[in-house]
Amino acid sequence: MLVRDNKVCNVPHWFKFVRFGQLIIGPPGSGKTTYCKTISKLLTDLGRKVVIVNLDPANEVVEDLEFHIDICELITICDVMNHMNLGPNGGLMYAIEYLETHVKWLLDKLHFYQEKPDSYYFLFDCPGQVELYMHHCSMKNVLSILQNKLDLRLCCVNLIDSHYCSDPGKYISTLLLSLTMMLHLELPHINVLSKMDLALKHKNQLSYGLDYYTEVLDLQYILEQLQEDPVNSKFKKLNAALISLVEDFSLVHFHPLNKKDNRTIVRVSNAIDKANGYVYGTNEQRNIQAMLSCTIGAETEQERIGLDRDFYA
Ligand SMILES: Nc1nc2c(ncn2[C@@H]2O[C@H](COP(=O)(O)OP(=O)(O)OP(=O)(O)O)[C@@H](O)[C@H]2O)c(=O)[nH]1
Repeated sequence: MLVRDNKVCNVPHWFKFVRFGQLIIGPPGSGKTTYCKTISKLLTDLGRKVVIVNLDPANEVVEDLEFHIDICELITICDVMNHMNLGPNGGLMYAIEYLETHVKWLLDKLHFYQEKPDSYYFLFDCPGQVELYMHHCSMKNVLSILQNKLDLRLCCVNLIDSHYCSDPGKYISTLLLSLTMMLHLELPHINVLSKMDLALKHKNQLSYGLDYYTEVLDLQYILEQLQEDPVNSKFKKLNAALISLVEDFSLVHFHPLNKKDNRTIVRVSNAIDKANGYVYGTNEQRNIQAMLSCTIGAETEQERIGLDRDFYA
């Protein structure tokens, strides 16, 4: 049943001043810019006014994607590398530290949209260097300034290439990477396994069904697989400790995403709306069941994983 929010529940008056958005992160090549393009089209079709903010100083001009705010107007990776004599990685870290010290530039650009009567939805396309989200503090500091000064409710969307599922060692490292990012950034967080179409195509390279990898089921199986490798078998205790760390936190699981399958994109988008609280707002029509599922978890397995569970499992 579709209903207008304000007829279903009382939304506090201050809610209309809150802005929402997504912070799109993930290792290089995981599909961040492609996701940004796809999700912005979906959200625009839903009637949201999307503002795309490029925070990657190495991003080149992307076909069919217009950045409304672009860090390259402040600093580019080429300038840093040429003037500071740094490599691409060091250059990127420098650029984000530069953004932190010149955060007013970003605040002013975002204020332009905040001051308009329309409610905008922000998508931040971020650099792929994972150190920025694991231990380096500049990005975290920039985000905390944005949240405090602009009342921006962000959800972090961490894209991981599903190709990593084909190797037990790589899979464990993506779990640790995702967990570390969740703990470091302290934001509502959605992990996404991208390029699911490719994982399906090479399904025979996977030891278990795709739902094993998305749901992060019993990791003892992965440990056993690691033992089969003569190099990894030497590190059994270390691997067991790493696996139990992921299991003890029990925070990491993934949403499947295939850029060509709209249903996966809609499911990721719904999960994000629940995570950052957008689902409680008054901006568009929404489904009462989706709202209830945020508060009391009233969501069936079928709704959560989707009708085509067998397709992605
Ligand atoms: N088959 C398939 N390819 C995808 C999918 N999503 C992204 N790609 C491809 O993956 C490649 C990398 O995608 P990008 O969006 O540039 O990845 P990125 O994370 O922004 O890359 P960097 O900016 O270099 O960090 C491109 O060739 C995309 O077309 C998907 O769902 N399926």
